Amino acid sequence: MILDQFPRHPLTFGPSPVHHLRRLSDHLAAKGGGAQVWAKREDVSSPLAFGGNKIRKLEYIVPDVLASGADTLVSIGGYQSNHTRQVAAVAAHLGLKCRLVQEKWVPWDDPTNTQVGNILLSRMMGADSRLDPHGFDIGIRDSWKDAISEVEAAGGTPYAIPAGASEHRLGGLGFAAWAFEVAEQEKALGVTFDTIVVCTVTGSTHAGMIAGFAALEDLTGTRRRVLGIDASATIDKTRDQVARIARHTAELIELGRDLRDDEITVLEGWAGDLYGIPVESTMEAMALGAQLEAMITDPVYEGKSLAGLVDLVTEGEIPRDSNVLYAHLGGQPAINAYHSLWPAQG
Ligand SMILES: Cc1ncc(COP(=O)(O)O)c(CNC2(C(=O)O)CC2)c1O
Repeated sequence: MILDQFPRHPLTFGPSPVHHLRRLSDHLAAKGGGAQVWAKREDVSSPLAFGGNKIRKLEYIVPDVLASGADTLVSIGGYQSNHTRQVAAVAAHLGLKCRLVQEKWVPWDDPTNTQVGNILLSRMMGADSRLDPHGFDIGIRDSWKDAISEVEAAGGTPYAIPAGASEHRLGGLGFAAWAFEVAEQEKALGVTFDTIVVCTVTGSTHAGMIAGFAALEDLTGTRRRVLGIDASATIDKTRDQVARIARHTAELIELGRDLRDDEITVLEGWAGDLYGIPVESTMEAMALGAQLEAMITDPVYEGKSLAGLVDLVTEGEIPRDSNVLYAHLGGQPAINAYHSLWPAQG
């Protein structure tokens, strides 16, 4: 397989687990649904600091880091970025230094927002995490470029990892490989997933899946829908970024054809008005996952993608005879900064 030509530095325990969400499936069936819902859990697949989707991407970036001779990983995210925490974890794993730019991507004025959760973990792992007042944007940021220059000026050798590791030439490979992992797990489980639901923000998780499942379709004839649920609330920019990264990744894995428009689907309706701020559907979905399956999702990312899955299933956009695979990409550490959403009773 073409992907085997790309070196991978293992950072997980092995394939991320897949399990049936029976109680959630039954609950949604009673609400007009019928599809069987399963989850594939990137949040419990790595020994590195609570894992998540970026670990999967970094498996294909680390060989390039090591070949470059860099001594410092430099990346960027919001105050409660799961991505920067995972970069800090990989730096610790590799014995490298880590410089993180943490921008004010979310107008969430709880003072714990810069004290707990992901940013706390990054500090514990020795990252040089610097707060920056700039707001949210999934694109390339001057604050990140400045950090790279500062590391160089101080005599370091930086390795630049953009937000979410998405605008990195190898950023889509991890989830292209994820698609092939799913196909293997289907054989063992005796189930075929016709629909995958995934949270989309900087885009290379979703984009990699698009490329990987397109290659699988050409190899096996099995067509699967990958539905990205936007959580950026900047849908046009995210759609463009997903399409660009998907096409680039398809070229890398030598798909040999253009992606069809219907293979690139980013849905809006659950992001709310602002990235990082939960809405009613987010709160309801987090409650369903937690109370029916003890599956914890977060108010920034997975709560929004799970909300999308709930509506798509109960409204029949995902047919009753479907088997749906929910990609759980992590995100739980940030919940601590959102503790006020669950006030103590009484
Ligand atoms: C838990 C979780 N779920 C989904 C996503 C979206 O993934 P993509 O950025 O690859 O689209 C993130 C990303 N998080 C970013 C971060 O800085 O943490 C890159 C935005 C995520 O952390």
